[in-house]
Amino acid sequence: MKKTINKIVILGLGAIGRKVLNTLKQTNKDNLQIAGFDHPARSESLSLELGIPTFSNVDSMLNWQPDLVIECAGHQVVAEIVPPVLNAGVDVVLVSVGALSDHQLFQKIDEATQHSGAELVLVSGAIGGLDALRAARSAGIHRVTYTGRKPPHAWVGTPAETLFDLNIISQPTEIFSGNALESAQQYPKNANVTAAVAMAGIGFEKTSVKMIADPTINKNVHELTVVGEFGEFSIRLENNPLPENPKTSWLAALSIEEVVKQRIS
Ligand SMILES: NC(=O)C1=CN([C@@H]2O[C@H](COP(=O)(O)OP(=O)(O)OC[C@H]3O[C@@H](n4cnc5c(N)ncnc54)[C@H](OP(=O)(O)O)[C@@H]3O)[C@@H](O)[C@H]2O)C=CC1
Ligand SMILES: O=C([O-])CC(=O)C(=O)O
Repeated sequence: MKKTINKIVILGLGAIGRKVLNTLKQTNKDNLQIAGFDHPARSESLSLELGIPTFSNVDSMLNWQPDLVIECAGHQVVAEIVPPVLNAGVDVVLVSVGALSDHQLFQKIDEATQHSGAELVLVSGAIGGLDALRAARSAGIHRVTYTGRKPPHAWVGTPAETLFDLNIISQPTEIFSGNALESAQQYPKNANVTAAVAMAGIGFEKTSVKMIADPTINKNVHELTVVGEFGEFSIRLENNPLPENPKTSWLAALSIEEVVKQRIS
């Protein structure tokens, strides 16, 4: 039976969180109440700025009795806040899916959903083609390769910064080559898509990943090639980044909005 959703908390009021908040405010659903969650130091000012109640502590958030929590805050929040939310029986929509590359956390979250019956919904985020990848799986998949390209400034604050001078890169430069386990863990703000691909396909270790700092583009480009018994497919997305965060594609926010709109309609 479909659950009634009247109260939603958005975890993380950054680029994605604000975008999702604005869209949800414009839905015409009666009685919809939205609250936010961010760091204690700015929770109050965010409440005034955005015109919503905000929390910075899990117990007060759960006392508000949300029907749905939308995570758009990052891996640390998935590790620390999502398990108690699920344990309390509250459904979670998760965009920082790369956090699930941590096997212990994956198990903890799995146990929480089984214990409470709460649902964890993983969104497709900035990538597409996951339905085809999942469908192809049962016939056998030979190879999954992902290549991600972003402009150099989108790699600021990542390990790429210690390997290259991102300010002077003048041609497309490979900053990472490895598997999806390594990419998801080393690039928690840029490689959640590789975890989504891994979980829909042949797993973290077998999914090949390349990431490129590309000064010739102003979009976040994701290319996925899958070869298997079914045949093969390639998909390429050229995503516009969100103005507030060049690392993040607008499509990631849209994928959350689509899932949430379906659940509240
Ligand atoms: N699946 C996908 O395709 C994609 C997934 N993502 C995921 O979504 C996340 C959010 O993206 P985006 O909105 O662009 O990122 P932003 O950095 O713009 O926003 C994240 C917000 O969450 C806050 N936050 C972080 N940790 C905590 C915490 N422990 N408690 C309270 N608030 C916290 C941040 O504050 P502060 O920065 O000050 O810590 C910030 O306000 C990314 O980190 C990434 O994991 C992003 C893009 C695509
Ligand atoms: O938004 C994107 O293009 C991809 C991204 O940051 C991620 O997967 O973490």
